[in-house]
Amino acid sequence: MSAIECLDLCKHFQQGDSVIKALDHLSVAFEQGAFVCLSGPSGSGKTTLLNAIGGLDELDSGEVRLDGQRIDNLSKSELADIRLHKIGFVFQAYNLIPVLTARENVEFVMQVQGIPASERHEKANAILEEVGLLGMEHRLPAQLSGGQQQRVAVARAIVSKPKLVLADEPTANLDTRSMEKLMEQFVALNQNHKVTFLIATHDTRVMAYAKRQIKMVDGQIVADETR
Ligand SMILES: Nc1ncnc2c1ncn2[C@@H]1O[C@H](COP(=O)(O)OP(=O)(O)OP(=O)(O)O)[C@@H](O)[C@H]1O
Repeated sequence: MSAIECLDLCKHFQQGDSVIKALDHLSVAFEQGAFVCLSGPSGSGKTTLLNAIGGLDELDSGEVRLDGQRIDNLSKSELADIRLHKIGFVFQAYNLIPVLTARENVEFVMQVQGIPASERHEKANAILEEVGLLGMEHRLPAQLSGGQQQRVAVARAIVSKPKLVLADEPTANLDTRSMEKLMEQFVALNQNHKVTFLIATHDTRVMAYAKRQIKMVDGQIVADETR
């Protein structure tokens, strides 16, 4: 059994008179501990695929299974529970909460998970130090640069060591050194804790880290290479 199984996924969008096939009968499976980059031209369906796997968007047809459990037909609250406990998101749309400090943003998910305050503080401080934000934990997002905000978002996604991290253009705002640090963290989590990473990216620097590279065009997989 694969950790993630996608079977014959279809997702269409109506745009004016035309129908866009964001996912066109796409099937793919990922093992636990996979480290995958999704590439492909803008509009090829990368984000739509991550959304489907993360239970963020309804499909027209097809099945998504996480650890053998079908998730595409679950209720909103069942999906929220799976997201909370199994998946870390590094998505632009999941941006930081502006009224919370960097540390509070990182602690937010742990708070919802019911982790006690002292443990939350300890874990949040440790992960903020790891992503190079020590001393900035009391700043609000608006007081941080784009790249620093991105690192807070990454810290929040990985602090609870989810089984799966879904990342959509995680290095979009990062200079080379910050990109390398981020990818090294991803690789360490992947190697030491067998966290699965699915990363949609246009960044060839990021693709160099992938163990498996999938290329999408028009909602289909056109290349799938494992190194
Ligand atoms: N909510 C929506 N309404 C209408 N069309 C949509 C919607 N979401 C996605 N699409 C369309 O579906 C197609 C796939 O979009 P998607 O965002 O998955 O592509 P992508 O490969 O992630 O692109 P990018 O690299 O630019 O992020 C695109 O043509 C997009 O315009």
